[in-house]
Amino acid sequence: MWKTPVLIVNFKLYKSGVGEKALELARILDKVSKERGVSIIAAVNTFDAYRIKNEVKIPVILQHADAVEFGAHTGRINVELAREYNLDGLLINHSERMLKISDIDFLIQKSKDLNMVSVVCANNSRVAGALAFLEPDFIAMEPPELIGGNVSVSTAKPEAIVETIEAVKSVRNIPVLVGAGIKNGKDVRKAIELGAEGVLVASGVVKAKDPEMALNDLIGGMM
Ligand SMILES: O=C(CO)COP(=O)(O)O
Repeated sequence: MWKTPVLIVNFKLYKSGVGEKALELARILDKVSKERGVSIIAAVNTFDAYRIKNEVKIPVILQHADAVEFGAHTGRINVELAREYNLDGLLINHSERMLKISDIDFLIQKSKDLNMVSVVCANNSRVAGALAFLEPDFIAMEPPELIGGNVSVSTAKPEAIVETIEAVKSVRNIPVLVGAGIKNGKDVRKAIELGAEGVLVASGVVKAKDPEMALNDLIGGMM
């Protein structure tokens, strides 16, 4: 398991987060993680995952996997395959890739069986509390309406962070991450002060003019 606080960078399908650019960005994450001694995790698309995994030391996770075993499934990817390519874990149920509860359960259990880290996303505190019963390694709460914007979850919805932590911890002691609109160290610090054990960031790093500078600013809020 990763040392907290953690910073997960979700590359999504941004043009600046795929192909050569993804590799370049992953190398920056790797460098900053080493320099600053903090856990940075790259959540990358399936095409780029294998190559990136072979080029960096930081954990590399998939943004999604399907709840299927090996077999007759067209256009799908499963957890076993991610394991075979040495990936470290999975984002599960991101609000841009929501799943039904039985699939979320399948993916968490499969990750456990294969020693991979599961980060399950929730769109609000109630869902986060419910997902705690499935015992993922991390729960990440991201209000969908704030994703990709310039107002962070820590600024717009501090109460949602507190409620999420309460809801999750009343079920099980699972670390809670938060994300959406996080752009700088101040946003991160506030989230951590409210009890979050890390953050998820996408556009603030992937679309930044200078991703290294953006990362160093974000990490300032974790220290
Ligand atoms: O969805 C997110 C991370 O998974 C957050 O996205 P933004 O950082 O762009 O708001």
